[in-house]
Amino acid sequence: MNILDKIVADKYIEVALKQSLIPVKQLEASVLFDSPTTSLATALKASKTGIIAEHKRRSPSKSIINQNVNVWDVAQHYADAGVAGMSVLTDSKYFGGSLEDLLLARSSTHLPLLRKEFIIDEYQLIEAKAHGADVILLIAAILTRDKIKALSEFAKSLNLDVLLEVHNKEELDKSLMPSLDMLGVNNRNLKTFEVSTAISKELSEHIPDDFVKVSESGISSIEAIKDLKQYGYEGFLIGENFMKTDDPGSSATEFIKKLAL
Ligand SMILES: O=C(O)c1ccccc1NCC(=O)[C@H](O)[C@H](O)COP(=O)(O)O
Repeated sequence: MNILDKIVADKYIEVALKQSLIPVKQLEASVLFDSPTTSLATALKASKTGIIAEHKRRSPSKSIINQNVNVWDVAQHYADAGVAGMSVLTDSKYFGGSLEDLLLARSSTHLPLLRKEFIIDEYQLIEAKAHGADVILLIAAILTRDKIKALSEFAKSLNLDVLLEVHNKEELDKSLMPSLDMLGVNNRNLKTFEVSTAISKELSEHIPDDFVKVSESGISSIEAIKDLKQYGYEGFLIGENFMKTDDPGSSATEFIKKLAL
């Protein structure tokens, strides 16, 4: 079993348990559930930098990245830095995140917030909305086309933006549909952890123009972003490069200053 298979197998157990403990009605009673959302796709199109900065404590590929920062501060400082959106990892077992992190980020900033999760069930979309998300991630490698359709259409009915993530042409071909807002190419192979922006470049010509293109993972230089922009990318998801420092917000500020030069 590769790491992605393990994460997903655990996720099925976790979601079933949560469904038995926290009914949908309770989630729908949250004030945030009926609150308006902000589109990340629109923010990216208007943004000069296109940076989506991530809150990521640890990961299967890098182990501990940063256990010392406070998500509320990180969200404030990312917003001050001028990022277009923020991604919050909510998986606890493999990434040390939680839905509380999402809630804290929501209470700290008006930035569009992406719930970075391994979504396998509509229940997680209701959770996302109830905890302040504006955007959800769907990973093509772990979903069938029918499931992508059902989940993305349900997300749209909740006014959530949808970022669909692929890592190869096959995943892209099976996933294209009108209920997606953004097409993300993950530069990290989630099964082997190999990272290369070459895959973003390779797949760019196959992504129709109706979708905002996002390049995800392994981005740590201004040059990489300038290069990816030539291939039509308008969004750049960056986690470790900011989170590995003592002050992720300041790192994002410095990065964005250089990008603007
Ligand atoms: O980051 C991992 O090790 C990982 C392993 C298995 C599944 C997902 C994983 N990461 C999720 C992400 O896609 C990244 O957190 C995100 O794109 C930011 O990547 P980076 O800038 O390289 O931290």
